[in-house]
Amino acid sequence: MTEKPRILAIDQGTTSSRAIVFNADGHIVATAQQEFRQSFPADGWVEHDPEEIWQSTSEVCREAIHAAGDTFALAGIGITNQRETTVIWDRASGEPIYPAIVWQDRRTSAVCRRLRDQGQEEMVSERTGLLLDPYFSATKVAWILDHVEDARERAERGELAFGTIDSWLIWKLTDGAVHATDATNASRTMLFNIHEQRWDSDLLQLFGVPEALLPEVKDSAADFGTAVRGIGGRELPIAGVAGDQQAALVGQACFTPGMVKSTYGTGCFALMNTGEQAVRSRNRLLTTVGYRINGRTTYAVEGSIFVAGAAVQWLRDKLGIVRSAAETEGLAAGLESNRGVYLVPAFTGLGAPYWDPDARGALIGLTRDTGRAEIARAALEAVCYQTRDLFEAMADDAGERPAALRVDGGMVVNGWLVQALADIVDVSVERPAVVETTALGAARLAGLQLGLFSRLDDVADAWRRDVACEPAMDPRDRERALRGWRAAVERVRSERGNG
Ligand SMILES: Nc1ncnc2c1ncn2[C@@H]1O[C@H](COP(=O)(O)OP(=O)(O)O)[C@@H](O)[C@H]1O
Ligand SMILES: O=P(O)(O)OC[C@H](O)CO
Repeated sequence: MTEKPRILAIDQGTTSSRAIVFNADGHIVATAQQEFRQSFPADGWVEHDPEEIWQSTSEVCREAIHAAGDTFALAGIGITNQRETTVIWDRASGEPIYPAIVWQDRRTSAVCRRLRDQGQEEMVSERTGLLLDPYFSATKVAWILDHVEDARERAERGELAFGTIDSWLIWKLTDGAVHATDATNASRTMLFNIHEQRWDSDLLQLFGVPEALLPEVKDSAADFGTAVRGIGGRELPIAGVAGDQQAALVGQACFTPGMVKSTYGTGCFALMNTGEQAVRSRNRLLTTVGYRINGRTTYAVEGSIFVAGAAVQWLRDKLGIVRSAAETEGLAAGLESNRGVYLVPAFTGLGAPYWDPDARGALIGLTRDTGRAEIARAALEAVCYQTRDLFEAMADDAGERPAALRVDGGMVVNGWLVQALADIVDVSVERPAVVETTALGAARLAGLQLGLFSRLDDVADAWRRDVACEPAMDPRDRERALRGWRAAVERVRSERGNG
């Protein structure tokens, strides 16, 4: 019997590059991962070396293909990536003119503040669904053009190319033949009009970005050219591309308006499908492209929590109160309540719905009895309270409470956390059998383009649940806990918080 075709999914993340070979049923056949260097050249700056991103990506691709045992059954490639991170390269030599400026980088804060003060945020938000924040690519692109000698002139002459990491990888894989991105990645640049699905000339002018730099914007399931380099001498079509959080929405099969997925890694990103309507959030959530297939755009609202698993890393690496992240589970489960202890992990400010860059973290409610168990539990509970904040914001924007929350990411191996999410958010929480939903989403998009699936419904039918948790907390206890959380958040907020 000939094997059904497989897909190679590339998941190029903030801290590591991964490649996963999936079979047509969405099961993992082989996987490879490599971390790469993070540079922090100045306060608030975060950079990556684009060549290292490419090298690590091509190495994990070759490793995963090798580990899968054969290459003949591979039908194509899906790419998913850390979003917003900005690369500019020379079209002739293929060499980056500056390191990649990472989404976390805050160097353009002052530019954003100035544009906000000039009253530009309403126009930018209305067209892009985003907020005037250094998080997004536009001001990073302008920064590179203004700080690298001759860059602006070369960009205007069409000698340079800009791309988010998907575009950079497509360019490298196709050996410079294709300069393209997909609509989900474009929607994170702050240069893309999400309603008209095109680069917006007013935004290009506002941010000082020449049009000649920009990639072609395609559907998320489309022909992105043929990979001819970096995958061990074979040629494969690149057929699916999406930003990592949108890819997770697809991998979690959240195809109906009101369906929500939440990914718990270093940070947490929750997206709710809003269908063909670009819903403008009343709660300072972002409006973004969920996916674009056959020219039809499905939108989503998105909320981000900057610190989720990172708080657990902090317990381990800075406080030293756990030896491993997994230890938090037993510690939290060993207590009958949080004993009034709250951690607000605003280490880098608070994200949605507060958007308070100057808030800082706090541990509140300590007594002589407080020990490492209370602190570990508070770190896990903080993830739940923040998810509840996002969920309520989404429910308000949608006009009704979503029926369930589909979760994934490195933290959800923690069974206590998954039940606590159900208890505190007060909703059914579902964990899928394949928790690598980001890579799976990229594989599904490629599978659609290559005819492994004919419709999204087929992808939805293939989604399998592993664990479902129902809320089991006494509503009075929940209310008490939420009151404690809100009081703790109030104590850390700065005057500049605008949420
Ligand atoms: N059992 C666990 N309980 C709580 N947190 C965990 C557990 N296992 C891993 N984590 C956290 O999950 C995060 C890793 O998840 P992952 O999805 O790999 O992150 P990313 O893709 O952002 O690098 C880490 O921050 C780690 O602290
Ligand atoms: O690389 P991750 O998984 O931390 O995701 C980063 C996001 O895409 C940033 O918007």
